[in-house]
Amino acid sequence: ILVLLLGSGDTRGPPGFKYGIVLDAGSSHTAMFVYKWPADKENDTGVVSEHTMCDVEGPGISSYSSNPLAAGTSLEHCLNQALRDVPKEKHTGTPLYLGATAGMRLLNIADPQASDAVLRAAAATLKMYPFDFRGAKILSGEEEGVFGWVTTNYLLENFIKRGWLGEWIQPQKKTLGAMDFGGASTQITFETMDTIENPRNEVMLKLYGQAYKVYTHSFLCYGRDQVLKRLLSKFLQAESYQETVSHPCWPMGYNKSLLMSSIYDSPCTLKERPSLALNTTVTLVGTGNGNLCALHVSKLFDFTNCSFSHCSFDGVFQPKVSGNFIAFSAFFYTVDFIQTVMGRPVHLPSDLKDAAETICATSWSKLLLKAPKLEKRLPDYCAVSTFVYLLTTKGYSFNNHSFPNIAFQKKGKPDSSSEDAMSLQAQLPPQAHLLSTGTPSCGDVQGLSLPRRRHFWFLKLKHCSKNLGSSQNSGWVFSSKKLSCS
Ligand SMILES: Nc1ccn([C@@H]2O[C@H](COP(=O)(O)OP(=O)(O)O)[C@@H](O)[C@H]2O)c(=O)n1
Ligand SMILES: [Ca+2]
Repeated sequence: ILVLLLGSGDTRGPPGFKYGIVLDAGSSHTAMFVYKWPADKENDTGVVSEHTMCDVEGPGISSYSSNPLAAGTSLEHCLNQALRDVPKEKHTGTPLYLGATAGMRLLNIADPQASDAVLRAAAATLKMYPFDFRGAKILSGEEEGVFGWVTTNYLLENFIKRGWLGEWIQPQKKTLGAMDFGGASTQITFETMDTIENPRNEVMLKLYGQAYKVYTHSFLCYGRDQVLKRLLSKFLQAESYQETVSHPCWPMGYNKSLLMSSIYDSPCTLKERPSLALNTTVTLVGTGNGNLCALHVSKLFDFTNCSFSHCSFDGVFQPKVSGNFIAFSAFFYTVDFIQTVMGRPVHLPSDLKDAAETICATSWSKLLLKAPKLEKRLPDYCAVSTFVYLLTTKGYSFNNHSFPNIAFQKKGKPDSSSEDAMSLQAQLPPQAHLLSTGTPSCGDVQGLSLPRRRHFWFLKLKHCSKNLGSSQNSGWVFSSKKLSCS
């Protein structure tokens, strides 16, 4: 996701290794990645030889709105690890970034001052370290979508690869679409030849001299956690905010009491927020009714209004999906649950639908027997599987023909159980490369990324810095419209 703009000065470091640190501040959690690659003083090419990562303890930084300083403190454990992972003499020359996604986009809507305070606190912590701090920023949904797409294709060497003689070649391969299902938003991004009727969904990319027309959209409030909140809110509304309410997506035998405020603390549920006191509790009773669950889940989408020739949902233009796709994050977690816990293959949309119905009809005690370790998320697989089914079929319009082109893959673990994922994994380069186009021309991108890591990458844009607009003073390149130079 994270794009790193290095000025020419950065490429002239002493020979040896170079390092970079990236913090992915997601809605549900923050992860830190430390990258290492040999710095070649000649042309700055080399193979990434090592990286480490660290999971920040506790929730995502957006959860610290009432105690922003703690957001900063939460990062210290991982940053202390980074002090050990990067040799001391390299500390000052090691760029450090923090990129926040939809959790912070939501907080920025709900309470911009709190969101600023959280970002400031995070930045203040990062600045206490000797690294070269380059900024802490909230990525836009489009940036998040496009960076996920570029990373996916970069890892698969779809843009450029090393030939036998060490030369860079353009493989002329088709690119892979990317679908990310996070905690607070979901993104779909793919290359298309069709007209993109809404310019907001069009991103022209020029990578390694090749132009790509990419469709992208990020649906805020359609991440897994926000979807679950919106569903709760729908059930409460359906039963006029009584003290006890049935939850058709939760399994029979599962009940839970929740504080109303935990449902209505988000802009995603603001519309249904009751005027009564939010510090009361409501008890939800699982009824395991798959049909009713699906009816409510489908009401989370607006499939009717569309001012374009075709929409996915909520009036958002989308061309016909084309080519192969990779679906990660909660797409993977959901399908992986269906395959490994429920023991069902997912090849066609009907497999997903049947699996969702089976999960919804399975009682809480039976589910617990199947997967005792997954207790925390177990009650929600019925709703989430149903959601993924509706999103991919009715929303994105995958059908029997195109659905099998989706590989559900967790980038981060090579020992995936999915066959498709395995074959995809096998295509990943054994090690990622620090790419160089030799003599980059305007708009060419030099990048560094790592396989088996979730969309994290550095991009180095040479000769373009002057043209890339407003945010470059922070060291970031965020050009959501056109990433090219004129
Ligand atoms: N093993 C896991 C890990 C996360 N998740 C959930 O998957 C969703 C997306 O996770 P993520 O790490 O991509 O989310 P962000 O923090 O990036 O928004 C969240 O709701 C997580 O709670 C899951 O279902 N199973
Ligand atoms: Ca994420």
